[in-house]
Amino acid sequence: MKTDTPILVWGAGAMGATLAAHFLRAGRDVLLVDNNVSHVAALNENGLTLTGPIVEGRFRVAACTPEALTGRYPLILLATKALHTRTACRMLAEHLTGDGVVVSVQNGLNEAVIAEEVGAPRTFGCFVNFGADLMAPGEVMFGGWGATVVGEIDGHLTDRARDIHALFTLFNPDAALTANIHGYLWSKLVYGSLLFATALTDEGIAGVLENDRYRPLLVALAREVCQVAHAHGVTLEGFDGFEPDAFAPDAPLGGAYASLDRLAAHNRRSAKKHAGIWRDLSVHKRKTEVDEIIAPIARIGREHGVPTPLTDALVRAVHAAEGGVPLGLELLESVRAAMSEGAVR
Ligand SMILES: NC(=O)C1=CN([C@@H]2O[C@H](COP(=O)(O)OP(=O)(O)OC[C@H]3O[C@@H](n4cnc5c(N)ncnc54)[C@H](OP(=O)(O)O)[C@@H]3O)[C@@H](O)[C@H]2O)C=CC1
Ligand SMILES: CC(C)(CO)C(=O)C(=O)O
Repeated sequence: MKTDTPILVWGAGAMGATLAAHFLRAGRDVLLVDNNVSHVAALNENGLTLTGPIVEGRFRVAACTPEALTGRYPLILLATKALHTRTACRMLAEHLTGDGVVVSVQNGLNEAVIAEEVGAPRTFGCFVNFGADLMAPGEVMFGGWGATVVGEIDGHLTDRARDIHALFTLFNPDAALTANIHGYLWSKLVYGSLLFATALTDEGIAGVLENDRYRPLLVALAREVCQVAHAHGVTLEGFDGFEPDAFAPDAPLGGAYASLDRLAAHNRRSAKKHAGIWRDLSVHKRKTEVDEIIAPIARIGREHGVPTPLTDALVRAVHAAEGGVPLGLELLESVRAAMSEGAVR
C-alpha cells in the first residue's frame, strides 16, 4: 500500500475524526463519510476542530454523506458504532476496490460482520483504546491516549499488515502490530463490560472502578468474560492497565484490584471522563452498542457451557437505561444483585 493511498474514513465521529486529523496532519489524503448531514456540512464549511489536552487545532477536511460518495477506495477505516456495522458495510461495499480492505476502528467483534459483508480477505482487525467525544457538528474532543493495535484477522504478518501498522504509527507512534488481534479485541470486551457497568451511573469511569462497594462485582464480571474468552480459545492480551491474568478464576483478588487501580489511573489521565456508552444513554438518549458488544459474550458463553449471570444482568440493566430508567448507582446495584454469595473471595 503506497503512502499516497487515499484513506476513506466511514463514520466521522469521535474515533474516525480523531484518526483523520492525525493522518491529514501527516500529509495523507483523507475523505470523511458520515450520515450526519449537519456534521458533514460543518466539516466542509469550517473544517474539523479538535479540542482537548493533546491537540488543539482546526483541520481542513473533505466530507460527504454516503449517498454523495462516488468512486472506489482501497482502504476504508470503519468507525461507526457497532450497531451500524452491517448497514455501513452494505453501503461501503460498492466503494471498496476488489483488493481493498476495511479496517474496523470500533469496539466489539465487528470483524466477523465485516467479513460476512465484504469477505474475510478484505477484512482487517484493529483495537483502539484512546478516548474521544463528538461534541458538536465539526468538533471532536480528543481526551486521552490509549493502546492502538492492528493485525490481520488470521494472524499473518503480511505486507498489508505492515503498511496499515505504519499508517497507524502516524497517529500513535506506539501503535503495535500483532498476530493476535482477537486477543486484544476480547480483552476490550472484558474491559468493555466494566465500561458498560460504569455507564449505568453518573460517577464516571474512574469513580466506579475505584468504588470499593462495586469492585467485587467488577472483578466477578471481568472473570466471567475472561472465562468465556478462554472457553472460546482466545489468549487475552494486556493493555493500559488491564492484566488478563489478574482476572483468572483462582487469581488472588489483590491482583485484580491492582489492575482496576491501573485502569482507573489511566482514565484519570484522560479528559474523557465517561464511556461512550454513558454519552449514548445520558447525552444522546439513544440505543447503545450493548446488543452488539455485550450480548454476544453471553451467547458465546452458552455455546461453551459457561454461565454468564452477571453479563446477562448487565445487558438487562443497559436495556432498562435505554428504556428510560434513570442512571445511578441503583441501576448498578441491580447488576450487583445477580452476584452469587461468595462469588468473589
Ligand atoms: N469514543 C471513544 O472514545 C471510543 C470509541 N470506541 C468505539 O469506536 C466506535 C466508534 O465510536 P465513536 O467514534 O465514539 O462514535 P460516534 O457516534 O462519535 O461516531 C460514529 C459516526 O458514524 C456515523 N454513522 C452511523 N451510521 C453510519 C453509516 N451507516 N454510514 C456513515 N456514517 C454513519 C454516526 O452518525 P449518527 O450519530 O448520525 O448515527 C456518527 O457520526 C464504536 O464502536 C465505539 O465503541 C472505541 C474506543 C474509544
Ligand atoms: C472509555 C473508552 C474511551 C476506552 O478507554 C471507550 O472505549 C469508550 O468510551 O467506549
